[in-house]
Amino acid sequence: MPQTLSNLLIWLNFFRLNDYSIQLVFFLISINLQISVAFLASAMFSDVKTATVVAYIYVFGTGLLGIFLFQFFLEDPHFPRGWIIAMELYPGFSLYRGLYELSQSAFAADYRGVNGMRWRDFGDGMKEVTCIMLIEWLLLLVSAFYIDQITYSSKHPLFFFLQSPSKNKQHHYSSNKQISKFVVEMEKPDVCQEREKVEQYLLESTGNCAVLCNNLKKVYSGKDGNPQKLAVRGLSLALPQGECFGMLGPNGAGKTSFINMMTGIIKPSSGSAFVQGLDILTDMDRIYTTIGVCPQHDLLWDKLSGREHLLFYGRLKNLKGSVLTQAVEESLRSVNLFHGGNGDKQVRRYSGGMKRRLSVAISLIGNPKVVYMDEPSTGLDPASRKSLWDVVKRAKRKGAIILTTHSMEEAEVLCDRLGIFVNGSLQCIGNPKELKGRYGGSYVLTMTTSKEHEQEVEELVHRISKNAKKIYRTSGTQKFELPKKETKIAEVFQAVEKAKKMFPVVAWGLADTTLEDVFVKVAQTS
Ligand SMILES: Nc1ncnc2c1ncn2[C@@H]1O[C@H](COP(=O)(O)OP(=O)(O)OP(=O)(O)O)[C@@H](O)[C@H]1O
Repeated sequence: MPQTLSNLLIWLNFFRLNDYSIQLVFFLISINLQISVAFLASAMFSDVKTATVVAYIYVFGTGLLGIFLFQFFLEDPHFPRGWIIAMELYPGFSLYRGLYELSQSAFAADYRGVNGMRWRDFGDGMKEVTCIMLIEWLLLLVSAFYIDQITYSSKHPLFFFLQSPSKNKQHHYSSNKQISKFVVEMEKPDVCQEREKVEQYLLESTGNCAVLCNNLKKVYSGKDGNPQKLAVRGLSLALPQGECFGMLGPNGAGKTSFINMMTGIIKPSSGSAFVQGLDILTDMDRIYTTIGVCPQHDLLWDKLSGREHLLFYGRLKNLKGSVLTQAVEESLRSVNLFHGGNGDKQVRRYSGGMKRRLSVAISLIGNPKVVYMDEPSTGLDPASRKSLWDVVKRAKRKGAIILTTHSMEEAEVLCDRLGIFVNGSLQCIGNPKELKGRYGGSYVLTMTTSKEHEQEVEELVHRISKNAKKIYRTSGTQKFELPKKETKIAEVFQAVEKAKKMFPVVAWGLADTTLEDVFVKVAQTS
């Protein structure tokens, strides 16, 4: 006698005596009905834990009600048939009814030593319940699709009667003009200029921007007594094709909220945005075919290998056959996951850095026109970071990139333009050189001497530049900001040489403003 669990199940009379094809049809319809129910129910949940709890209650509750209630009604000849049919409209009870009929047949067959249910004696109860499940499966599938379209894709409730606006809407931004003539808060000239550029694109309707955001806002409603949170306060941004835009900002500035709005994960509270001329509010389905996303936290399946992930996402991007295979190989090579069989290892065996590199490769497969990368190099060692930068540089030639990062070095190496985002709004925008010129009009002189010579160093610095400002001092080490307008580098060198003759100088250095200085300044003054 076979002892494995599957064999024991197979040898159950229920499975053994009833016709296999009847069981196949019944379970196939039933499983598909349950999947349709799950699709439909998913529209009602936003939290996985709640959905899991409700699903358990549904399964166990139905089982208990089936045994202790529904079965009594089935076996009671006086119970109205109409009520039984009404109860079978509930998918849990229709499954129970089918199982009940099959088990009754198997039980009787075993008792009499004959075959169980066959197509020729497919009883009324079984016919009734199979028809109900079949019709319900199709109806629920259509309903789930409809609800998904009007809730997640924000389509009009009568979208199937209306002509699809998306075909006409490409590059016609004026149909959705929410041009902000009144900007309540005082904005910096560069941010204002960007807003005007966006408004111009919207008016002209001829914009050829990869990404265009007009006064985009996100307000999270307050929960559990917390006040509502204005995460993005009216962002206007025009990103041309082929540009890499870096979004810098302290933690909680609203960078991820912006990316989540642009990728359809959350809905904007107001404002509009277009990706390749397609509206994020109405054309997200089409936008998905042209964008790539590397989210802040890796969304990978532990059981799949890197190659399988890339094959999956490549297919979603409509790649097929040899083109797909080649794209996957190239992707694996580009992020250093090809050699040593790493591409074929399950993702659960990957290190954090390997997962990150795979997420970047996924975002770039299929040559998307716009790529969003939320802190792509987090957790990478310096060598991997450098090779990732090469990948991003190559990707820049094929499409626009929006990248958030906390690494100023990364921003400087990769980005054509940068925006510093603080407390939900853009504080400055421009290329790294411009920003350093605008916000860092000073040199930083650092000098280390013994403590008793600090005063002399200070006097020396003020002789080079009257308006020099001490920004840091600790046990002999002092840091001064010297306005560039009144500082000659040659004079600094001469002064240091003079100082060295008067007292011992342990170390000194003169540096130009770094992007980090700009970031700190903008973040502090906003
Ligand atoms: N679902 C949410 N509900 C309420 N508030 C939220 C929600 N998500 C984000 N926030 C708040 O919105 C603000 C912006 O968050 P966001 O994650 O966009 O910032 P970030 O710039 O990406 O930060 P980091 O650099 O740390 O990733 C934060 O104050 C955050 O607490």
